[in-house]
Order: sequence, then C-alpha cells, then structure tokens
Amino acid sequence: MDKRTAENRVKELHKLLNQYNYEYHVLDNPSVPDAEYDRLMRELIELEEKYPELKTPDSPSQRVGGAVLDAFRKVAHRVPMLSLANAFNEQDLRDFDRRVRQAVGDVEYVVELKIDGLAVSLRYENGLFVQGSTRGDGTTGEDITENLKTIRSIPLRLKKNLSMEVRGEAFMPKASFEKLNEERIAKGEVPFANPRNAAAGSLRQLDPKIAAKRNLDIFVYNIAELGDTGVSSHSEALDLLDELGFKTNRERRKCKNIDEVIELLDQLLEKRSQLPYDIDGVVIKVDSLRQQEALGATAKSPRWAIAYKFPAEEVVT
Ligand SMILES: NC(=O)c1cc2c(N)ncc(C(N)=O)c2s1
Repeated sequence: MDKRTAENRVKELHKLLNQYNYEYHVLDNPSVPDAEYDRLMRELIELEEKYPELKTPDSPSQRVGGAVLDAFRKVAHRVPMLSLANAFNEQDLRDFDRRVRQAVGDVEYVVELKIDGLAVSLRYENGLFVQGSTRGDGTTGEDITENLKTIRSIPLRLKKNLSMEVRGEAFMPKASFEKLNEERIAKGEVPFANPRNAAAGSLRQLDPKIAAKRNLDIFVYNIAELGDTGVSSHSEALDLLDELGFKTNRERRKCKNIDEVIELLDQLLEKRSQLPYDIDGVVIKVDSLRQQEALGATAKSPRWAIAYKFPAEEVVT
C-alpha cells in the first residue's frame, strides 16, 4: 500500500473507530462486535508502525499512550470551577427559590443527579481534546490529560470542530469499585473506602497505564466556555453536549417551579440504590442562561444553582 492510500485508510479508520467507540461507551449500544473493533484497531496500529508520521496524538490508538510522569503540571482554569451551595431540606430549597425569584422573577429549573466522583475540566480546540484537568482549588488544577484520555467515553475528537471547555464528573462505577477492591485485598493492599476515593486515586496515578485499567467513566454536565452557539438554556446546552458526542446523564428533568423539583426528590432518592454509580444528591439549576447570568456567582459558588444532599447512604457490610 503506498503512502497516499495509507493516509486515506488511516483517516477512515479514525472515523470508524471513533464512531464504534462512541456507540459502545457513550450510547451503550455497539453496532459491531468487539472482534471487528479489535481488527480495525490492529490495522490502524500496523499502518502507524509502517508510516510513523501518520500516528497523531488524537489517534484512537493513543488512548493509553502517555509516558509515566514524575509530577502533574499546574493548569490555570480560564473559568473558575466553583463549588455548589448545599441544601439539606425542603425549607433550604424554598429559601433558595425565593432568593432566585426575588432577583430575576419566575424561573424554570433543571434537576440533575449529583455524581459522587471527581470534578474535571476538558478543553477542546477545533474539535480535538487538548487538555484535561482536576478542579484543584477551583482556580488552579492539575493536568491529568493522559489519564483522562484513557476514559473511553471522553471523545478524542468532537462531532463538530468547536473550541470549547466542558466540565464533568469522573467516577468509578460501583461494579468496577467492588472488583478493584477484591483484587487489592487479594494482593494484600489497602482497599479504597468508596468509589469516589478510588476514582480520585486512579486519576492521580502518574502512570496512565494504571489509570487505563481502572475502568473509569464520566458524565459531562456543563459548558464552561464556548463561542456563540445560540443555546439559551442549560437544557439546550446538555442537548448540544449529546450532539457533540459527550456522555451526559439521562436522569435529568426540567421543572416549571420549585414545587415540581421537591416532588421529584423522593423518586430520585428511590432510584439511588439501583444506579450503577454513586450519587450524593441532586443539583438544581436555573434553566435560562440569561437568568443565570443575571444571578451571577459569589466567590465560592453560583447563585443560580444549589446541591440538595441526600442522607449518607448506609453501607451494607
Ligand atoms: N461543583 C459543581 O458545580 C457540580 C458538581 C456536580 C456533580 N458532582 N454532579 C453533577 C453535577 C451537574 N449535573 O451539574 C454537578 S455540578
């Protein structure tokens, strides 16, 4: 095969492997058997070995690529990663709602599950995943790009060539957590206390090959920085994230007012134990981006969102 043909075939393999990876890890609905995916990956790796100049950082073959680091570089967040104020009962929620409506009038809310993982930021330039970082102190985080590239539900290339920054929660599914702890106990190692610590410990590994084995996943939940795409609400932003190939959490609901939010809480609490991942509550956000803008943020957290915390889950020993 001459170089020109190889170049075209590599482009085609990128498209196929990215699409099949998206179907498997984001839609949980593969259209080809694993053997077909593996065959195409082997063909890509062979072509990249034969023509090293065709091996690019965004290649599907480079998900578990990075060398072992001796430390993580610091990353200054262009948009600070704020934390959320907490509500513990219905009165706290009604106080939040009253403050919001006093400032901007009637609002609609979006309710989402609060994933118990590690907040991360993902930056894309012209559609390519270029940097991923931890929250850190909200202003400065750690560059964990190589470890985040091992999370298969993070697209290496978006379905549109946009430059943007998105936020999400990296987490370890409950089943992966149980399996990892069995292995650690079998090896005489200290087991992780909970999936959140296991996810944090995995993403702080200096060797990406270890992170790659930890079966981490992510739900993306916010667009932090984006040119004008015409989305005017948070729910539209979540739909855009779906269109771009991100994994968002399907358990989201739009509510006309705080009464509808409160009605929802018991149902979501009911679901908690059946979910394949840990949650520690729900996040309630004003849906209109214009109203979010008008409400603004304190130094610590946005005035247009609040976390409603569920009681700590009793651990079944
Ligand atoms: N600290 C934060 O702003 C957030 C933290 C989280 C979290 N742990 N899980 C879900 C969401 C969400 N769906 O918005 C947010 S937002």
